[in-house]
Amino acid sequence: MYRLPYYHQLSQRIGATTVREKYDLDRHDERLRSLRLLTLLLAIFYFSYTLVDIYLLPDVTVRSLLLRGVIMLPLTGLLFAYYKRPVSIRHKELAGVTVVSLSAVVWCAILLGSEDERVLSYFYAGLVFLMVLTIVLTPPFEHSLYSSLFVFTCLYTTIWFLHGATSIYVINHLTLGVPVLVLTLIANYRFSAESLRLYLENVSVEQLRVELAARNAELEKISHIDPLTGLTNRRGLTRFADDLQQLSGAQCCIAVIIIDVDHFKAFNDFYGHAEGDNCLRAVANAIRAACNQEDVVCRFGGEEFLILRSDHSAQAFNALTLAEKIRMEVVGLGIPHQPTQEGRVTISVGVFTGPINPDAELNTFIKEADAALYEAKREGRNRVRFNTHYTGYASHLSMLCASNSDKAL
Ligand SMILES: Nc1nc2c(ncn2[C@@H]2O[C@H](COP(=O)(O)OP(=O)(O)OP(=O)(O)O)[C@@H](O)[C@H]2O)c(=O)[nH]1
Repeated sequence: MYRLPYYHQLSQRIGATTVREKYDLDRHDERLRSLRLLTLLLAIFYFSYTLVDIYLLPDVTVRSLLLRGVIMLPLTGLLFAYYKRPVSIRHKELAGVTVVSLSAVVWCAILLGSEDERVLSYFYAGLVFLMVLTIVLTPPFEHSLYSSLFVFTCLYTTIWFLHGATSIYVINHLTLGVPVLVLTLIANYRFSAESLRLYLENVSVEQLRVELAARNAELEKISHIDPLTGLTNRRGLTRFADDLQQLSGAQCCIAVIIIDVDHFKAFNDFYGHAEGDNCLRAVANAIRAACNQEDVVCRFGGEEFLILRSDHSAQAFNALTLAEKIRMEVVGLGIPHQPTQEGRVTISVGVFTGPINPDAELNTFIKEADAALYEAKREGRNRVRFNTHYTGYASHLSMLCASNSDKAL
């Protein structure tokens, strides 16, 4: 069966709901606002036309006052009350067109009571009801169609009973009435279809925007993650570097721990690149497992990892304990490394701790940790070396490092 494009679109689905339901729901408030305003305006017009009735057709004064006052006034009050109910906007619009249609019936009943010859020219005003039901209230097309056909029938039934009406008068009236009916219905259809088209365009733009935002977030996440180990990459680390200054004051100190796999070139040469990748993954997992949730664990370079701590647990002693724990865990992995004296994979670790101040710069801290790492390598690898701005700790920490590296294997 052929369906007008407007209805075809309305019956399509967006997710779990039809376009019609979503359209009614999303545009409820906006449509209700204009419906209320227009109803108020139309009520003012309708009731002030009592004066026109009295002026043009004095013989219907009582009838007009009675019918408008007793029937239409309470109906209008009820209509405004209905607008407040939690029902679909489509029902409220239907209530609106129903009351307007009834007001047309009441108007016809008033004019039927007149024997004044001016009633014939006044009856042309009945076409205003058709305009209201189509292009003024602009309800959904189906409401507009049925209500204006009803009012049209009502007008042209009444017309035969008007005082002094002839067939020529009726034909004259129709020459205006029919085009008004057809053209205003066309205008209503175009308006309804265009409003729906604009709405659907907005919905798809909004959907695209949400999709794009999700993809951007995904890309942003991916661009900060090292694909081999799943750790934060160097780019991700810069984000934390940017936040570092904001931490000054709130958090007392920072620890930077740099970890480097010993003789990794030899490992690669001996076992192959794929085994080298597996080794890096295993070391990365051991590092991540030893750290807190709050620690930033980053793959800093090829076989280099970096841990950033920026809270109370970043104090020198804690940082050094963590570094030592990681070194032991990696040794404990027991990954064979034949070309080396130790026969298994080991790491060297450089630790730096210092206070965070407003001029803090991550690169400076990294350089300090790197210097400690260089010391660890120089002194024979598989050990932890530290660098701190807390001079009071220095001797105690030196002893700790020294004793731990003795227990290395
Ligand atoms: N398998 C694998 N190897 C990598 C990756 N990234 C870097 N490498 C290798 O890591 C090795 C690093 O070698 P070097 O910088 O000479 O360091 P090293 O051999 O560990 O020596 P020391 O650090 O002095 O103990 C190079 O052979 C790189 O090719 C990677 O993603 N996978």
